[in-house]
Amino acid sequence: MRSSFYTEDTISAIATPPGRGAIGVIKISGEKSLEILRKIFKPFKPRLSFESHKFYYGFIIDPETERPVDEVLVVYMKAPFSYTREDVVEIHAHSGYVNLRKILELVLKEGARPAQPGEFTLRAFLNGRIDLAQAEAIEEIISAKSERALKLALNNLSGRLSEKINTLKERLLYALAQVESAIDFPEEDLEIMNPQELSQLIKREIIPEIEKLINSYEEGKIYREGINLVICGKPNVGKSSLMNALLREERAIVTPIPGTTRDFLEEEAYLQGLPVKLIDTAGLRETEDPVEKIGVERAFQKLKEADLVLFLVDVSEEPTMEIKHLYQRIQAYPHLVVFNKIDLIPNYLEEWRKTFFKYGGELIEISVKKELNLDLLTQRIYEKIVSKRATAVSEVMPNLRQKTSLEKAKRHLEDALKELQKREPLPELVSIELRSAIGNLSEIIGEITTEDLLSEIFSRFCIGK
Ligand SMILES: Nc1nc2c(c(=O)[nH]1)N(C=O)[C@@H](CNc1ccc(C(=O)N[C@@H](CCC(=O)O)C(=O)O)cc1)CN2
Ligand SMILES: Nc1nc2c(ncn2[C@@H]2O[C@H](COP(=O)(O)OP(=O)(O)OP(=O)(O)O)[C@@H](O)[C@H]2O)c(=O)[nH]1
Ligand SMILES: [Mg+2]
Repeated sequence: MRSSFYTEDTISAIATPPGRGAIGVIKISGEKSLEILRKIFKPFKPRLSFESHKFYYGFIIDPETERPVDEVLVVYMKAPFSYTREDVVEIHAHSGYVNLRKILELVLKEGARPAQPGEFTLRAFLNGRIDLAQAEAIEEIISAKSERALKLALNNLSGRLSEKINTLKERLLYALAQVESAIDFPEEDLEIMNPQELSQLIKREIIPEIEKLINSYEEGKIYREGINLVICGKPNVGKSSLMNALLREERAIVTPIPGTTRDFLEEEAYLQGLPVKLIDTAGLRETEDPVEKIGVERAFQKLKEADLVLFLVDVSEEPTMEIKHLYQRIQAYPHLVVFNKIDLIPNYLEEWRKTFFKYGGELIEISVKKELNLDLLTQRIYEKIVSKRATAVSEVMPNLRQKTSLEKAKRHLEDALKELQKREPLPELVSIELRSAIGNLSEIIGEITTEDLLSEIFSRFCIGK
């Protein structure tokens, strides 16, 4: 790969997070790693050489003053058998920002330069130890918000996604070779490029595989990023109570006074391992109060961001036209109707049921106060979110960047198909589309990249990764 990224110099960074901890790690990568180590490390048992992948105990010494700085363990990993494929040294020191900073300064003084965010992983990529999809998986492991997201990221790191992409690419390259020989030897045209066969290959085998990957993006996304769950309804129906119950924390103010919540509240929670942003909103009603009015507007605004809306009603009260009208607005969004306060005298329950059965909304009956059916509610939320997205059961899931490339590849293949299905397909046109599709697949694993793209991807990493 051509790149003007400079990998000749030796880089270093503190690899552990700031804050209190037991130990802290300083990473060094590049040709000068061992030379720097020799200058600032005094092994407990004097020695002349360091074996690769072995821990050595000793002291970091300031070479100028010869004073000990810290008691440490160090490890040297000889190129190419290291994270970056370069010579790597790690200093495992006592934690503490001031201490680590001081050791890093010594390392820099001896000839390393500070590493950029993600630069160690960038080198692992540039030196060919991992491909781009695997590099992205490393960042996804660090930011995983759920067990499932972690598992998917580990699958990608192990190269499962890359393998699929490579298989697709190889098949397209085979198809391309046929098409291009038809261009080179036009007199043998149909013998070499059989348009029907090629169409079948693209239509039956390649496009469906690509579609499966595209579809699995959605499921991956909910585990990676979580979903927005908006709780809405008339004032006093128990929205804030439900928010607190789902959070298992008295976060929102709850009172018997309608109009208690004036502005929306957002909190992160996990429902059955699914990362969820819970949003409690102001009770929806016509109001003259200028503050409450803004709160109501914001609540309507939040509905637009919702992956799922919980429309709460208080079934101890009589159904009104106003609520029915309100529900008609909510129906535009993916939602669940939640009957709350079923612990109270059920005078109106039947009437409520009839009303909502007529609208065909999905119903669930709960009591936040008596903790009735709350697990069932969580279950239904989960099913609604996951079953809606999980169109393909797949163990590899592309991220947004990768999905975008897959979509482009699919479009080019569809254009190739259109040409192939003509009476006299032009191999030149088919070839252009196949080449573009192959290019899109190559982008995913980073065989084709731009510096901007790499900078964009690796700047999301933390320093020291
Ligand atoms: N102390 C420490 N822990 C760490 C890391 C690290 O850099 N340092 N890692 C950093 O993210 C992760 C582990 N990832 C790694 C991946 C590859 C290699 C590596 O040295 N690969 C060599 C094989 C080594 C051998 O011969 O045994 C290779 O692929 O050639 C090291 C760490 C998590 N834990
Ligand atoms: N009996 C009974 N009371 C409930 C239940 N859920 C909530 N409440 C009560 O209903 C009242 C209103 O609850 P909130 O959670 O503040 O209602 P809200 O929808 O957030 O109200 P606003 O913020 O004003 O829109 C409080 O007195 C709660 O204790 C329930 O399941 N049963
Ligand atoms: Mg409230």
